[in-house]
Amino acid sequence: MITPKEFSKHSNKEGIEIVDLKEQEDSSLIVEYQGNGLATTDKGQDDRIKVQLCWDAISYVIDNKGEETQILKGISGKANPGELLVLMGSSGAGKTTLLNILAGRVKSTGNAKIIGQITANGTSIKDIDFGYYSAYVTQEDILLPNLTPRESLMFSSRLRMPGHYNAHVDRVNSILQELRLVKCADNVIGSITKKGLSGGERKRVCIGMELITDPIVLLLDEPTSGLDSFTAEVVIDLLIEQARKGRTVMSTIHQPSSSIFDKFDRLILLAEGHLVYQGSAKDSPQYFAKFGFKCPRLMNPADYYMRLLHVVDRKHPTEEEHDKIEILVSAYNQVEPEDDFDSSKLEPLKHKHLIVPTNFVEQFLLLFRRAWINARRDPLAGRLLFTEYIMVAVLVDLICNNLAKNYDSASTRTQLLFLSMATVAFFSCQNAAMQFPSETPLFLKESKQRIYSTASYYLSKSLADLPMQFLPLLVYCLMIYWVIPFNDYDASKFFIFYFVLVLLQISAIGLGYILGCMVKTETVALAIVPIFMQPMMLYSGLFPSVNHYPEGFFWIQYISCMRWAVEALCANEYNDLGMHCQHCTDCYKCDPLRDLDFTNSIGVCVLYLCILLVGYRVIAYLLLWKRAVNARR
Ligand SMILES: Nc1ncnc2c1ncn2[C@@H]1O[C@H](COP(=O)(O)OP(=O)(O)OP(=O)(O)O)[C@@H](O)[C@H]1O
Repeated sequence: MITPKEFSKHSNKEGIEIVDLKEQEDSSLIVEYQGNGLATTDKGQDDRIKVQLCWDAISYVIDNKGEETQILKGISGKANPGELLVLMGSSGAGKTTLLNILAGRVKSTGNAKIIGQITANGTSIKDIDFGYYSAYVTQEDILLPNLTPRESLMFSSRLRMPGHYNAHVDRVNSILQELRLVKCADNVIGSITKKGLSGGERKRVCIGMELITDPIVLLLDEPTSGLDSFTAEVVIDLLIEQARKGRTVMSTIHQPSSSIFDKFDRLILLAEGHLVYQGSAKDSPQYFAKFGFKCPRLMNPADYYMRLLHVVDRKHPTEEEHDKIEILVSAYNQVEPEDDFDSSKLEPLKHKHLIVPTNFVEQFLLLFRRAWINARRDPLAGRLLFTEYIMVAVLVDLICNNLAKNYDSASTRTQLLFLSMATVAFFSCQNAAMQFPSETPLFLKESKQRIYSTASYYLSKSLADLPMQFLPLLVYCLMIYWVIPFNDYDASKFFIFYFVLVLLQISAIGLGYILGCMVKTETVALAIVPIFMQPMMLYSGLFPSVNHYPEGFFWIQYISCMRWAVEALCANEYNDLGMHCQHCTDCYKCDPLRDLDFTNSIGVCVLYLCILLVGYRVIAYLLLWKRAVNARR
């Protein structure tokens, strides 16, 4: 395994200046380079540092419209290096809240207050950048589903750590080996909807993503939830291995089997925000037995504690539940705090900032490659989109083909142009809106870790998503254009037709990004797309009835990419087509554009489309940036 020291060795040769990025604005997350060298974290010097994390009288109070709720009630404790400390308690006891506070993921805000002190080797974590020393593995598996474990770890390593390419390869290989992921290293990770790695393998990849930076403190929120007991035991063994390397490992665990429980070094039990036990997991049954709560001989102590500490209605506990918790809390308050760890040899932690080892261009290139691989393997962007377009094209071709070139067929022609436009707008917007919610958790997590800037992420994603969209659209256009046929088989007009639809597609993807940024789940994204698209469609210029609607809504046509696309398509179609009505074969007055009240040239419509395209993208960027800023707070 390449140790941080070796990374440091590579870097020191290059003589790199490290730039403190913490205080810089999001858009300027750039490390300055000296020569062609690499940035360094100089973490190697801390190779043998061990951290004891202590927290004293932690309370967490939420003010909900004047009603105060105390979620954590004066909790003190410590996590020692070399040990696996497990946090247990009934649902809603405050385990995740405590872990999040210790990780610095929850901060005091206007309506939430954290009281108490947290120190690492005696230094308040407020005085150091604790993220430099620690890593947090969330309960949800935050991974890109279309990447393999090797690719995920490699991108994580290259974005977060300095070093030569080969050093990253060695480090990733060593982590894959350590986490026993070699066999599945090159299989696609997958998701709930796409079969890939098993739950245990996915969780190990998540742990690997955090181990890449070689953190000294590893915090995990329910790493075994959703796993069968054997797989859960594999994950716990792995955490114990990490702890034995000198790391401080603390994890919440929901329902451990008895063989898993036997492996815990230390245990913290919470009940209704109170601390009711802290100490050796092995000694815990004897402790509770002293107060009359004896775990039956053949019962798993973890199950017994869950039942013991469970409160049915947390707002209105029964008298029995209330008394039971009170006995346990006051009993624990009498216990002398354990002092079995010699903390005198622990070095005080130095104030070090998380640094970004890549500059904007490197971030962009790495993120573009990552997004491109993810998009290329995404069934939504690939096969499904192709299938959608081909099915619509076949249907249109079957119903309408060989349209006559005369004024009487103009309304059908216009409707077909409208249908082409609406198909592209809907498919593009929907796909983009649905992609964002599944990808934003990783973006927000990495934003929190200040790995890259929002601008580099957004730019890379925007560009990587496009090529996968252009090709299905080209096939769709080719399939309908020549069969209908539009524009009297004019090839040059075909390119304008395709170009307008490409602009519409890019605009609609931007609109999809806006909607995707506003929601958290794919289902909601799917539901809100029509809410935004339908008014835009209504004001696309093809429905004269809108002239009778209240004037207050007319502005919608100016923000509707569909309106300008359809006008450009109609102008492209009817300019110079020389249509005649059946009644006046020689007259050129029958003008569908005049009937539709379309007076703008293709150029003007394209200009409007371009303005909207940029506008949508800027709004989506601002929304994403706001989310990143909030995540960092
Ligand atoms: N920001 C918040 N606003 C309101 N209530 C909150 C907030 N954060 C946590 N809570 C409440 O605090 C309680 C403890 O939440 P927490 O997630 O820490 O529980 P937990 O012990 O991890 O439960 P579980 O095992 O079910 O995940 C819950 O009732 C939760 O609803």
